[in-house]
Amino acid sequence: MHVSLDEWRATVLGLAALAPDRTEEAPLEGALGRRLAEPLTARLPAPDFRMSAMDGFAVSTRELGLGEGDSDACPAHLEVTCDISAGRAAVGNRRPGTAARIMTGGLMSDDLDTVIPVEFTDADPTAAEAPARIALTIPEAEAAKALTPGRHVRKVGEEIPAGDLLARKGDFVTPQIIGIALSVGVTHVKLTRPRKVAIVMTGDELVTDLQAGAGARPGAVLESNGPMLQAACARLGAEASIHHVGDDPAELIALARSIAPRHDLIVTTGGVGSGARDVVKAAFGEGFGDTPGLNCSRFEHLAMRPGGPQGVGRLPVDHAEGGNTTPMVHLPGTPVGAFTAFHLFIAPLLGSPSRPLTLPERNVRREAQPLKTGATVKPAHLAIENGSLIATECEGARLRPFAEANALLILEKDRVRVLSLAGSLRAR
Ligand SMILES: Nc1nc2c(c(=O)[nH]1)N[C@H]1C(S)=C(S)[C@@H](COP(=O)(O)OP(=O)(O)OC[C@H]3O[C@@H](n4cnc5c(N)ncnc54)[C@H](O)[C@@H]3O)O[C@H]1N2
Ligand code: MOO
Repeated sequence: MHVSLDEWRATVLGLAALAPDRTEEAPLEGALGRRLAEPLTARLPAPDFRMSAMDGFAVSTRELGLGEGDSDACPAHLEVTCDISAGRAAVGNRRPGTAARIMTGGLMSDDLDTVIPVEFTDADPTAAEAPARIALTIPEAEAAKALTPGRHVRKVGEEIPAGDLLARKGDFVTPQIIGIALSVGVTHVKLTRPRKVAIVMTGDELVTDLQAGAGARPGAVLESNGPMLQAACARLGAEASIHHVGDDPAELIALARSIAPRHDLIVTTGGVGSGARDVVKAAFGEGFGDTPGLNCSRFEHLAMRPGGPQGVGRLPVDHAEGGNTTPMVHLPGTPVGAFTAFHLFIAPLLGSPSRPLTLPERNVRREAQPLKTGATVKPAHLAIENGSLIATECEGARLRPFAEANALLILEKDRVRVLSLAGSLRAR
């Protein structure tokens, strides 16, 4: 019986669990794409003083003798005795019963409670000096609201109260989190140190040099998994190094042992099939022929296509910071198998917020069929169409259709799920 995709996901999360995160305090600027090691809360309220939400004229409804909804008592003219700009000291001492010209973002002193937008007056909005007197031209429809206390005034903390939870532990820092946090006085945050991933490509046939690949050696294949998976790691805030070995198990074991102490996770690609030269299986499984393997990884053929052959284990090694094993995940060598398996099994280890979400069949456009017992995984494009989230399978063979994909479709007999590649589709 082949192992199911979900069983394998749980197995990898358990067996290849990473060492606890290490953290560091760092400035928010430059933290884009990194993960928060603790919840982010507002240090200051936003706004942190009462301010005008409009360019216009601030008044005290109490001084004008206006009660709630008292539009009939609204004066036709107002004297202007003060001028307030954002971030500057007020010019002039406002006399009771008169207005202050005020700009959006200008500080409202305690005596002022309402702002009349400049459009509702005869004042020239761009005049350098405040006018001495204005006529009110409040439209009928606005009359009841225009002079009620609090109109067009932003209260302290109305956007964000002090102490408000802005982002959770484990969230990725986004451009908007940077903006929100800086606006409430948070300049430094606790971040998890980027995970260090080693990507080891196996195979004598692989070449990184275009000249060598273009027929210089029979059967040479251009290497693409390394930089592809390195980029996928970077999307999740992890730093990946790339390594190559040929089809010699002893060489692979030596390489893995030498890099393991410096890495949180080793990912291998290739060498997990059923053939005579499957170097990863030979090195970390039970060995091959007379060559004993380390027997530290488990290999299965999943009930899934592509990406059927998979492995996971822990390499015995002494770490400088403690711990005596390094987790390893073994992906198939085919670029499409490696890519899909990375998103299904390794992204959750690295803290990806994406989860496979069930989609109603009517929201899915597809040609592909599920395996009789197991999952078919296909590239798909997720988009909102007529107000619904629709997943459309991308057409083409192997890795090609992934060029326009932003999601994976997981097709099974009785359900269809979708996993966002952008890393942000979460169930609510
Ligand atoms: N008799 C069977 N044969 C195969 C089975 C099976 O069940 N029985 N499964 C097939 C499936 S499915 C897959 S997937 C592959 C798994 O093979 P490996 O993981 O051992 O991968 P390789 O043989 O090393 O490579 C496969 C293919 O991909 C190319 N490749 C490998 N690494 C890279 C790289 N870094 N960049 C670009 N391309 C790469 C490699 O040259 C091969 O063409 O086994 C099937 N066979
Ligand atoms: O499992 Mo493989 O070729 O279908 O990636």
